[in-house]
Amino acid sequence: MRTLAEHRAAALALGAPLPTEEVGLDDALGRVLAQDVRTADALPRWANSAMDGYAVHQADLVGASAEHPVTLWVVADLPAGTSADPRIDRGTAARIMTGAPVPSGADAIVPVEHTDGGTISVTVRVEPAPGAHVRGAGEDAAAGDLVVPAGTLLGPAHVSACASVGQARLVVHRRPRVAVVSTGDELVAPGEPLARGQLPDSNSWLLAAAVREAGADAVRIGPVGDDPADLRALLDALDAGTYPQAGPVDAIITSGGVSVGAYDVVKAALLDEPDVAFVPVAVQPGKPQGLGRLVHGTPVFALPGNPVSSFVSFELFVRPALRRLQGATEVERPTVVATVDDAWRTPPGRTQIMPVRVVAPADDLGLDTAVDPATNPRPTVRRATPGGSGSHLVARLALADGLAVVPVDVTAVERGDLLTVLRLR
Ligand SMILES: Nc1nc2c(c(=O)[nH]1)N[C@H]1C(S)=C(S)[C@@H](COP(=O)(O)OP(=O)(O)OC[C@H]3O[C@@H](n4cnc5c(N)ncnc54)[C@H](O)[C@@H]3O)O[C@H]1N2
Ligand code: MOO
Repeated sequence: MRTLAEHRAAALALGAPLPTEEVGLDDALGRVLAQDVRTADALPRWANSAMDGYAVHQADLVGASAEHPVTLWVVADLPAGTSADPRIDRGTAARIMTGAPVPSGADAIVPVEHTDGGTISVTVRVEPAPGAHVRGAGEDAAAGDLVVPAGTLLGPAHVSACASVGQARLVVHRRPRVAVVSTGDELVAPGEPLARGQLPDSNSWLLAAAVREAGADAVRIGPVGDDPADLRALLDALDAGTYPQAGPVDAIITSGGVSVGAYDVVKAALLDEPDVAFVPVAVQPGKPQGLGRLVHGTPVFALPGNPVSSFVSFELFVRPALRRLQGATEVERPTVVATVDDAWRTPPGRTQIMPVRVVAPADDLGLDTAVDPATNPRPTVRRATPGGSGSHLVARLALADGLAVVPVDVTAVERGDLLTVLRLR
């Protein structure tokens, strides 16, 4: 049996970052940056005001107070966006709005609340500290600084950082296109009438959605039947890029037909493929796995058909590989250490992946409460369903918001244990 880590490494090794293309900022969210984005200028580009108020010489206001206010002539009015740099002599001030460049002579801003708000002259009731409310040039970044590195999965703040340095177009990796093929004679389309023994195909929907959530495009095919020759022809066409509904694809995911049954169609179809191996992996669920490349080089992930097994296999083996195809530096889900408020037995010799739900988030303590390192707040989790890790529990899988990892040498999880949880949302 392969260890979980060995199979994860083999799956990850199938994906090299895809070629790049250029996109505008509107299309950048969720893409992976393929260039370093630097700022040509210092940010902010010039010293500017953090407050609506008055730009002053701080020395003019030493000792100013409500009892001893100081009056200055107002010699300019500076809205945000102005290019003016008026001379502010001693004894004078400029009215200034938030974001407007601070005139060269001034060295502090007095917020309007501490004045009479005058426009000819202004009476000031406080002594500002030197530099008060002045945002210095280069406080955010110096000219030439790296703002967003290559390999970053772009979120809203990254897009905004690129916009703020004037980078309107970005070089990103191409979005992977992934074929999802579900197999099994017993499967029918959702909503179709069911004869005894039949069930709706849910895995192709599960996996296509998971592919899309992972930042790739999915082409959902199936369900296809248990004839190995038919499936082989389909996979060959996908690999050659000639399957009409799909065109060229960067990876293929199949579900079902990989264990030791008499009709295990994926295994039968790919048995003579030199670069595809069917191996048991020491993980529960998700033990039977097929993995490799077809003759034209397309990576294929042959996942077990049990719905929870398919989902767990996608998370453990496929998602990181798709992230790598996208060029991401960080390919893993975020994890958190959680306290277990539950107890269950686990199979010896296999890492168990248990769908869990958070029953008490760590931030129940309150976002406005200081973290006490002594109590070390952690989320609390239970099994998503008392049925636990049963790999057929397709409806209850939807209750899970995390996958807890029970190490290979553990045979029972007890209340109060700490487990690493892959966070699904
Ligand atoms: N004798 C043994 N039997 C099994 C073993 C074993 O080691 N020895 N392993 C078990 C494990 S573990 C798993 S996991 C499954 C994997 O089997 P397959 O990948 O061959 O999956 P199927 O037999 O095709 O299907 C299993 C199960 O899942 C349902 N299914 C399949 N596809 C879908 C779909 N698209 N949507 C919804 N449900 C689906 C299918 O109807 C079966 O109930 O093998 C065990 N057996
Ligand atoms: O490994 Mo199977 O995936 O236990 O259900």
